[in-house]
Amino acid sequence: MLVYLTAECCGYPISIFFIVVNEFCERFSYYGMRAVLVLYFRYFLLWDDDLATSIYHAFVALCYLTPILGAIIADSWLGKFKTIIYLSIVYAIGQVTMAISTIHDITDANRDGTPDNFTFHIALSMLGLILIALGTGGIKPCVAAFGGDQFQEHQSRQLNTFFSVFYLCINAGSLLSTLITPVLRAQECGIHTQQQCYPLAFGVPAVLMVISLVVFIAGSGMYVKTDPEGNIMWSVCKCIGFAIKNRFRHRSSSYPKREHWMDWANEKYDKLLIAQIKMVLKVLFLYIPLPMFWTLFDQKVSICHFSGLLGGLPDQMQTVNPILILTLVPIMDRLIFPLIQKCGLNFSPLKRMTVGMLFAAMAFVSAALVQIEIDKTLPNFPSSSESQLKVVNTYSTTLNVTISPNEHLLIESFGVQLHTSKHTYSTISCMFVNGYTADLNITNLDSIEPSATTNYTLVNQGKRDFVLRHGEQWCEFSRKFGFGASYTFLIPSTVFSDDCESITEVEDMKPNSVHMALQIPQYFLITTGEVMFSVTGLQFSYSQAPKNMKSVLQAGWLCTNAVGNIIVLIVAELGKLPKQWAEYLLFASLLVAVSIIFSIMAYFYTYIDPAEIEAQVRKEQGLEPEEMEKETLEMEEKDEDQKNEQGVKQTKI
Ligand SMILES: C[C@H](N)C(=O)N1CCC[C@H]1C(=O)O
Repeated sequence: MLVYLTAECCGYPISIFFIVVNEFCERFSYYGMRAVLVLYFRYFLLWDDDLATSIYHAFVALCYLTPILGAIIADSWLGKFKTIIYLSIVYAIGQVTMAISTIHDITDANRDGTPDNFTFHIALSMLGLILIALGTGGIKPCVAAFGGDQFQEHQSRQLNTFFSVFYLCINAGSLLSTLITPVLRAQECGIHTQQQCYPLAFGVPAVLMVISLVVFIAGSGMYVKTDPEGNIMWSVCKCIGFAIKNRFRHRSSSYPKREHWMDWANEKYDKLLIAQIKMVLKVLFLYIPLPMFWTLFDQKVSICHFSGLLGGLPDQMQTVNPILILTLVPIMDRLIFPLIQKCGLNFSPLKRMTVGMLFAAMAFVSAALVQIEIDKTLPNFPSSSESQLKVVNTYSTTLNVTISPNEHLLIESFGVQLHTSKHTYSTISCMFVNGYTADLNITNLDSIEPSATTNYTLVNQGKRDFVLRHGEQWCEFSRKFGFGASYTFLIPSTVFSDDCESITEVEDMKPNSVHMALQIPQYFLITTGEVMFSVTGLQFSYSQAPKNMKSVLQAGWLCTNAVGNIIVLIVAELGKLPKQWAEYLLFASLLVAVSIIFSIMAYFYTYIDPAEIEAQVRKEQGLEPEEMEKETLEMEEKDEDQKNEQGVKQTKI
């Protein structure tokens, strides 16, 4: 048996330091890139909102599916250490490819500031994203499990703390990168023309990934490295296949029943392997309902209301979640959980996860209540059988307009009338209406011809100044904008003679009067849910996995996240309910239903100590650990030989 003597600091193996720093840099790289990804799709590749969001979610789903591949490579072939190194290299190459794909000058032959060959940029960025997904997903189950492997048996308390610290590092990386990369993107850079600096916003995460790799390699001498025990995943598949086949062959009631269907592999496979497969399958079965949590988590409740109210860059709004994680993880670990324990309550991991799901459901109920309040402040939008018509009178006196046989609108000079009708009219909407007799230039807008209108232009909340120009003439005016409001400005022909005084402001949509504080509970609830669910899930997946399948079970845990993202994609395709609050309530109800199912499954789950079970099986077989490993390999070889000699083998009971 191998005994490692590891250097310790305050009861923790020193090697852990390299692993958590590596995780911090890797998550900085991943979340930093993700923070600007949709913006890159929308404003660089000029994709529409639907396509950009779909590709984004597909990418996230892929990032959480590839852990299966990483886990198989690690547990069956290379071991965790080498897998992390090789896949980190793939990851770094992906980040660099992605950064290169955002350099507009590469294909901007006519130097107009926009790329001329979009196919090139799309192909390169997709290649980059696939490599990133392969890298980030591939190393993720290995890094967490490799971290856990550094602890000795007597360090079980430290092991639990490690997973919390690991989660803190994930979120510290996420927080910093989501603050920094949007600022980098907002800079201007370029060789021929100055554009939004996507190469910097994607380049810095690429550098962080290289640093992450260097830090990991730097700790090389201190790690506990366990080599894979042969091709374990292949053995697992063969063992499961044999158990199913054997059960089917002996389906007659004359054969005695066995305790577990995997026991039908007893004739041919090692008892230890069967025991290990049982442990893994039991946990994977428990994970079936869990994707629903991630479906809600990834919907990011009412992020848009928040972004406007806080006045930050929209892509920086993703920082609210990691900030709360950094606050809540220590509070939960040091205060809430010990307090619950002191009260004599058994708040076991699976109970925590169930409560975590209920918190997420409450977040959505809270979002629904806020949405109902917001809806009260919104104008009545036309239903599917209605349309809205806006008529602007730029004539000097009141006008009487007849729209359909019997409907009349009276519109004052320079007034606007919004009219909802049961018939189909085209909607006319505008931000500025030019009633001046010649072209006008308005700050940040293209020039408007006489009697023409601009499209609605997004402006930041607060006081904004506008300058109107025509040749040598100009005047200035300012207005205060409330979040969520929309306005139309009517510019009369006298605009320059009265120094912009006569510009009329029409409020098409009232500013959002729902107080920002109402949005806080939903963020708080969903993040509390995440701490109980996700941090516990990470620890649980490690503690319940047999020694040789730690990465596999981590990958199974991460897959719940992938499936959650796939459900988000499907829901987006299926369409939305007419009322946003109803959709939030539907999701909340689904999660409550799922948590009830999960709590029933959890009730029947018995917590195990894999090391103890493994030792017990070995004892039953009267084998020392090394002999055991030798026997497993011998059985593998025997199995292969038999297959070659006989083809199908007849089993005896
Ligand atoms: C940023 C999140 N708070 C978070 O830490 N995660 C979301 C998915 C799992 C986890 C991560 O590993 O990134």
